[in-house]
Amino acid sequence: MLDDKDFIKSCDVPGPTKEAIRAIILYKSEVTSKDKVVDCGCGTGGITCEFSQRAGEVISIDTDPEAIDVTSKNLKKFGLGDNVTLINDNGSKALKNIKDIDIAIVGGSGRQLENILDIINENLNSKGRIIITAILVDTKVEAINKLKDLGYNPKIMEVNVSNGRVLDRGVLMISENPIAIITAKKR
Ligand SMILES: C[S@@+](CC[C@H](N)C(=O)[O-])C[C@H]1O[C@@H](n2cnc3c(N)ncnc32)[C@H](O)[C@@H]1O
Repeated sequence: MLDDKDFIKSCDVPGPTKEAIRAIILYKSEVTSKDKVVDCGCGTGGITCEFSQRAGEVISIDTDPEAIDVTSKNLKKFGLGDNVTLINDNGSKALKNIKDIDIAIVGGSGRQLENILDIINENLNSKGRIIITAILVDTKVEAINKLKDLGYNPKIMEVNVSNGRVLDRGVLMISENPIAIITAKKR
């Protein structure tokens, strides 16, 4: 796993998704070296960099050109990126052209989650997996309801991680923001 502190960050681009969350996403995705992965809302590239090391192909999309730039810089910093295509566009547009997807990760959707999930559902192959990360309660509910409407059996895991900082007089636990990881498989 890559270390959170090693990522290049930007005050205008959210991320990276924290290491413990990336680890759960990787585990849940059941990624193999043959998989085609899309990362919709790649932000700083936290998810993109991890999947670049493990998947066959990664296509990363973000509406924000600065996010694409930071993701590109992080891939370069970690010596990755040969199998990554970066697209500066809205996921609702770019995803239409990406067929036969094995793993679709949605880390940002900008109020277009339902539309994006419709397109992913259309282009996901028969063994495909969908993973959505959500901080807002509303996004969690929207994701679950939409996946149910599309015929999936979604699972949701709310993750609360605290990391210890070792001080002279003891260990201080510092909590990260809770985040939901919503997963679904084609069936
Ligand atoms: C929370 S960040 C993702 C963090 C990322 N997983 C990481 O590890 O750095 C969400 C990103 O989604 C992008 N975004 C929001 N709506 C989008 C959409 N409709 N299509 C593509 N990207 C979108 C935002 O610009 C932002 O960079």
